[in-house]
Amino acid sequence: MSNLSNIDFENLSREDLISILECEKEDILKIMSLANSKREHNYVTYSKNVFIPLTKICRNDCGYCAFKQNPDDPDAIILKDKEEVLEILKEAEKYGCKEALFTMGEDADTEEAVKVKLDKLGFKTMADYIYDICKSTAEETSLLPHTNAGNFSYEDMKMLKEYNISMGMMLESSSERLTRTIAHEKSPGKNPKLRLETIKNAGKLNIAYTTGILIGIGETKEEIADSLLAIKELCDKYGHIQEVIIQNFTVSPGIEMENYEEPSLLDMLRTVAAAQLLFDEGVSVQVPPNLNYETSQIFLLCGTDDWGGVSPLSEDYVNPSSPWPTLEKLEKLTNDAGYQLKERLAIYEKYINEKYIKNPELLEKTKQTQKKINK
Ligand SMILES: O=c1nc2n(C[C@H](O)[C@H](O)[C@H](O)CO)c3cc(O)ccc3cc-2c(=O)[nH]1
Ligand SMILES: C[C@H]1O[C@@H](n2cnc3c(N)ncnc32)[C@H](O)[C@@H]1O
Ligand code: MET
Ligand code: SF4
Repeated sequence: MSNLSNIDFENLSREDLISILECEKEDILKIMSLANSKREHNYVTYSKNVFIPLTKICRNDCGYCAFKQNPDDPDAIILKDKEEVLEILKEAEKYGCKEALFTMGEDADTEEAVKVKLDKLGFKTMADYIYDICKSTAEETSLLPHTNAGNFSYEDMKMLKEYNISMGMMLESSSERLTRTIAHEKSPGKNPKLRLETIKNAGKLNIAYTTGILIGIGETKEEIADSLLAIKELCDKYGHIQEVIIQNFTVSPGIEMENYEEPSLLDMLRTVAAAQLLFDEGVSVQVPPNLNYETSQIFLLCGTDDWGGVSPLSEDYVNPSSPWPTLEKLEKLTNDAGYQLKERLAIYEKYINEKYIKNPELLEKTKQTQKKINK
C-alpha cells in the first residue's frame, strides 16, 4: 500500500515517486491536485508544426514502431529530396506553421539504399544531409527547424545546432532490462546509456532539448521512477531540458506489439502527476493530445501545460492511427477545462538567446517569429 503522508513533495526520492506511481483511490485525486497546483500560468501551449519524415529507414527495430520501413518496401521513404521538402514547407507556411519537425529513423545511413541516394546527392552522411535541409529551411522559408532523429554524436549535434532552434529525442526508458525484451531487443540505439549520453552532450552544447518517456512498453513502476530521475539529473546539471513528454504506447495495426495492452488512463495520470511534481516549474510536461483525444482534458487537471507539436496539415507519422484534433477543437477543450491555448515555438521563450542559438541570423529570425505569436 502506498502512503502519501510520508512523502516530501519538495524533494521527491525514488521511493516517493514509486508511491505516487502506485497510489490508488482518493490518493490519485490528491496527487493530481498537488501536481496541478504547481502550475505557473493559466495557459497550455502548443507548437504549430509540419511533420517531415526525411527517411523511414532505421537501424533499430522497436517492437512498438509503426514508422520504420524496410528499404525493399516499394513505398519506402528512402530519402526525401530537397525539392519535395521545400514544397511541403511552402504549403506549411500557408497554414501559419512555425516549426519544421524533422523526425526520422536513426542512423539510416547504415543502410545501403540510403547511402547510395546520399552519395547521388553529394552527401557523405545522414547528419550532413539533415544539416543541409535545416539550413535551407532556416534560410529559405519562414519555418524554424527541430530535429528528432535519435542519437547523434557530439560532433554531429554541434554541427546541427547551427540550423536547429532545438532538438529532441525520447529517452523512452532508462531500463537496461527492456533492451532484452520485445520493445528494444532489436534496437541498439535504445540502449539507455547511449541515449543518456546523447542528452548529456546536448546539454554540454547548450541545445534546448525535448525528451521524455514512453509508458506501456513493459516497464515497471520502479523503472518509470528511474527514468524520470535520470532525466531530472541531466536537467538539473545542464538546464537544457525544456519539456518532458509523457507518451502512451498506442497500438497501430501491424506492429510487433500489436497484441500488447495500452497503458491505463490512471497509469498515465499517475505518471504525468509524478513528472509534474518532480520537475521544476520551468520544465513543461507534455502530453500529446492525439494519443489521448477522448481523455485529454483530464491531463490538464494534473499539470499538463503543453500539447506539443500539433499540425494543421500533416499526420503524426509515428502514430498514424491517431489524428491530431483541429486547433479549434483543441482550443475548445482547453477553454472548457478553464485554461487558455497559447502558441509557442519549438524553442521555449526563455531559451531564445545567444547561448542556445549561436547563429545570429537564426536567433534574429526566432526573435521575430516569437514577436509575431506574442501579438
Ligand atoms: O507528432 C509527434 N511529435 C513528436 N515530437 C514533436 C514535439 O511534439 C514538438 O516538436 C516539440 O514539442 C518541439 O516543439 C517529438 C519531438 C521530440 O523532440 C522528441 C519526440 C517527439 C515525439 C513526437 C511524436 O511521437 N509525435
Ligand atoms: C517519436 C517517438 O514516438 C514514440 N513512439 C513510437 N512508437 C510509438 C507507439 N506505438 N505509441 C506511442 N508512441 C510511440 C517513441 O517514443 C518515439 O521516440
Ligand atoms: N527514430 C527516432 C527515435 O526513435 C525518432 C523517433 S521514432 C520515428 O528516437
Ligand atoms: S521508434 Fe524510432 S528508433 Fe525505433 S524503429 Fe521506429 S524509427 Fe526506429
